[in-house]
Amino acid sequence: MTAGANMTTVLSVRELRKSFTLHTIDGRTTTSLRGIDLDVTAGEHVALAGPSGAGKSSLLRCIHRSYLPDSGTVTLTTEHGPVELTSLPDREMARVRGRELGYVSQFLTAPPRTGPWEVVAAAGRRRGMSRADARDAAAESLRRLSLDEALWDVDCGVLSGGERQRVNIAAGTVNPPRLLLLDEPVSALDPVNRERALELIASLSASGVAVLAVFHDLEAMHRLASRVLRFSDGVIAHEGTPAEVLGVAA
Ligand SMILES: Nc1ncnc2c1ncn2[C@@H]1O[C@H](COP(=O)(O)OP(=O)(O)OP(=O)(O)O)[C@@H](O)[C@H]1O
Repeated sequence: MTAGANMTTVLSVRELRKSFTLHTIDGRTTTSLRGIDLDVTAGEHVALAGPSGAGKSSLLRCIHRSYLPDSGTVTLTTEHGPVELTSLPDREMARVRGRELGYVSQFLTAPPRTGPWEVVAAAGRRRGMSRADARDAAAESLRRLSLDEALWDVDCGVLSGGERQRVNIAAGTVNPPRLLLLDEPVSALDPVNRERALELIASLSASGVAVLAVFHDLEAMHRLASRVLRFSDGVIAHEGTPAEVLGVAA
């Protein structure tokens, strides 16, 4: 990828607002995003920091449209040009999610009776790979994350938390999408597997993948992020390099 291509804006968020009405508590309203503006370019890794409840996951979910924002826009550059996601028809949104927008949370959601190899290969296929290439790429990815080969065909439901997270990371990164959203993707991993997963995530930047990530782990943010946004009560309160926003690494 050329330096020029690396400056391509992949994601553009404008004036994004989200609140929730708590119907079971007197219809009370809670606000999680109060007008977020954000641009992410190809190859950038932007980390979202800030205290619990500040709005980090809400932003990822609004971009992925698992939450529909109250107002504002989310524009993703796709193979067909810029697409505004908040007003996209559901069928188109499903296509964009499959091909261009990855979301890795702490939890794996896999269809029943489906094994890791199939889950990861299906993600590769949705991103345009042939069946054979997707199987090969999935195997490589699972191997890179050291998932025991004996587990590749077992129902994902029987995997441990750390094994599921590795399947989730493999599915999110195989034939990687243009924009990858990560919400505490390594929280259940032991140090050795965490290291492998972070190396894999770090390698995405060189292929031009834009990453927007939440890690409750200062070391990971220092190591991976090109930029850190500190959230506070639904706004971006501070933005800069990891050292500027988080302080100097220990
Ligand atoms: N589905 C929901 N229904 C009601 N309120 C919600 C919902 N999702 C988020 N919120 C509220 O929005 C606010 C922001 O939550 P969010 O999960 O975005 O915070 P966060 O910064 O990701 O926190 P954490 O670091 O603890 O994951 C919180 O007050 C939370 O209670």
